Amino acid sequence: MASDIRDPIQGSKNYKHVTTAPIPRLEYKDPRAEELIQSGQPVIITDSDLVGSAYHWNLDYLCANLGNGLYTVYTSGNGKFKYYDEKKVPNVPSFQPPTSHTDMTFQDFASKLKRKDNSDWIYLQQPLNDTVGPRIELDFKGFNWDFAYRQMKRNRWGPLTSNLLLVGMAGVVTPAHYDEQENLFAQIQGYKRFLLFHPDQFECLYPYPIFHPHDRQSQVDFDDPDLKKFPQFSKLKGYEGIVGPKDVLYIPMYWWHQVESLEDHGETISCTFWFKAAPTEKVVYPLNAGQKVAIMRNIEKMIADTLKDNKNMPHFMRTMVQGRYS
Ligand SMILES: O=C(O)C(=O)[C@H]1CC[C@@H](C(=O)O)C1
Ligand SMILES: [Zn+2]
Repeated sequence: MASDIRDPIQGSKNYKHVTTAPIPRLEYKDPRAEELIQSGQPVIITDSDLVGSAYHWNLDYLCANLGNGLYTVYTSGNGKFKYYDEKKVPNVPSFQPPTSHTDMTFQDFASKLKRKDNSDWIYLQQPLNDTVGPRIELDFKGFNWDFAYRQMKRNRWGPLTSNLLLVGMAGVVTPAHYDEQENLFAQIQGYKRFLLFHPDQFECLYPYPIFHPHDRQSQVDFDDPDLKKFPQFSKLKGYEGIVGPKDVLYIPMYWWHQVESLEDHGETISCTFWFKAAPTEKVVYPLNAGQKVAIMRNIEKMIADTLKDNKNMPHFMRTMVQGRYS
């Protein structure tokens, strides 16, 4: 059988210290795919028609049909696009944003993308909204919403919050982080390598403090990990898979993920379906790893709000556990 880039045997960029197993890949028609979603496990669903009405999207088509709305385009000097929350920047006066962003028409973005003299890396990330042209609107309406809403209902997720359109240069990287929403990640063009880590790998990934602009992002640079500062990183275990056109990856809430657009396969086009968390009715013990992350976040938030000055957090947190819970 002709080998496909997405076969695990294609190998992947080996990060020293990071052990991965393949993310399960199951046919859209295979009932086990939805069973994995139901059990909160990541799965790559192949040959999906979730965004089947968008499989003809490419740069030229989007240029011709996205209309003249403005799109947020991020720029990075090193190809890494670590998300930061602008509302939290005042909490850390020394914070240096790793990327800049500007709004431009899709046409301007596409011509920047096509210009080979790009010294910068650029990444368009914009929720699809009502400024799109009529053909895109038709394509959007043609998504398999039955499948999306069936997952939402069956897994008791909260409402769909956004569909983020992602158009990235080959080689862009979204460093490891977790989100507080359920995500059906649909790949339309190009290939992306995903590294996924269970929420119980929290202690190996050292997220920034909750008041930091990089809240939810790992402090560890996978390309050059500081094992003195982050020793547990060397024990990191996770999953790896490559998504290509017609694949849909389910990223469960609180699962860490790092995303790389493969270098030699041109620009990538993706669309996410983010759903709010399921409402917690009755807490069932033992708590799962995601619930423990939620509890840690709530406690950290409460302490930060109570102490007011974030400079007091390190000493307070160390005092609370030092020599008592080691
Ligand atoms: O869908 C998510 O949860 C994300 O983190 C997206 C933000 C950038 C996207 C990428 O493919 O690089 C992934
Ligand atoms: Zn994410």
